[in-house]
Amino acid sequence: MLRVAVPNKGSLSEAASGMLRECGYRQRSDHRELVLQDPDNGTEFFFLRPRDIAVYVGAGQLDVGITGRDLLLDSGAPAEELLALGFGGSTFRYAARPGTAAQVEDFAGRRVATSYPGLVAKHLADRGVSAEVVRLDGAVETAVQLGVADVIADVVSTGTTLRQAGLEVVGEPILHSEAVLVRRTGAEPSPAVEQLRRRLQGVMIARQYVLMDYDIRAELVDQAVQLTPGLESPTVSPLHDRGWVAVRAMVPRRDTNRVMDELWERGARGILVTDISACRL
Ligand SMILES: Nc1ncnc2c1ncn2[C@@H]1O[C@H](COP(=O)(O)OP(=O)(O)OP(=O)(O)O)[C@@H](O)[C@H]1O
Ligand SMILES: O=P(O)(O)OC[C@H]1O[C@H](OP(=O)(O)OP(=O)(O)O)[C@H](O)[C@@H]1O
Ligand SMILES: [Mg+2]
Repeated sequence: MLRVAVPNKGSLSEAASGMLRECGYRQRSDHRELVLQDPDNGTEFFFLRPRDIAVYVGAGQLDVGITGRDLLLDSGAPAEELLALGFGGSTFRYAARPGTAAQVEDFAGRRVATSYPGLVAKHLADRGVSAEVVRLDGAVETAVQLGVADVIADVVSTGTTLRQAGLEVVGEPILHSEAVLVRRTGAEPSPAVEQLRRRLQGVMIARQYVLMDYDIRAELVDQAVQLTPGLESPTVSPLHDRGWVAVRAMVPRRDTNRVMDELWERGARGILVTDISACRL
């Protein structure tokens, strides 16, 4: 039985369960359920705090889990990224009152509040900056106003929380984070884990790409397929009308309308776009 950890609440929870559902797994309907069997897929799901997931996986109690890259690194657990999942994106950054610090080196001798002490202590140590790390559970933006810290290090998504607290970012992001599938460092690859990884990758590709079909005069096809090279090579099929061919290729979803406009200008007609609901490549 494959044992998988899934965030039980917080920013990553719904998107993680939604993605697993798209992969054909059972997911809970009641938020209080903490363990769920999916016998059809030989899988058992454990709904845990996202911060704890790398710890369970690193200790070998669970085979894989979904958590944030920032939480994985902060945990210091012997777990590693198997696949980035394309949701739950954020940056992790330092912030301070305007004019009080311009770069990380300015934090020397100051207090840095964070709920990611492992990540921050390592980042400061790697740069040879000696600062005091103050561990808080959340809402760290308020720590400067209340005099508990001079600087904070936290997840920044829209930046609204920072602005409202009168803080501004300092230096480059410490980290770009997103949801990731993790396993114990160096764990032997197993067929069950590989199958889950392939399913997740299939859903990601199905989300990122559309299928584009169009007809074009045979002598123009070489130019047209430069716009739609597909992942490997587009399918080109003859049409009954011998002067024309039909082309089918995967196109990045965000490029859909630009590619359609450019294809039209190069003489393509009958351009159709279809969602991909699942794939294995
Ligand atoms: N806007 C956001 N706010 C907070 N976390 C976010 C955001 N966007 C993505 N994330 C990611 O979600 C994860 C944090 O999850 P979560 O919010 O559940 O943790 P938490 O703040 O410790 O828990 P909670 O706020 O529920 O007590 C991190 O990997 C973080 O990068
Ligand atoms: O840049 P923004 O879009 O404003 O988002 C970032 C904020 O969201 C998170 O807080 P959360 O709501 O999870 O509360 P917490 O601090 O108690 O974890 C994070 O810790 C920041 O405070
Ligand atoms: Mg939070």
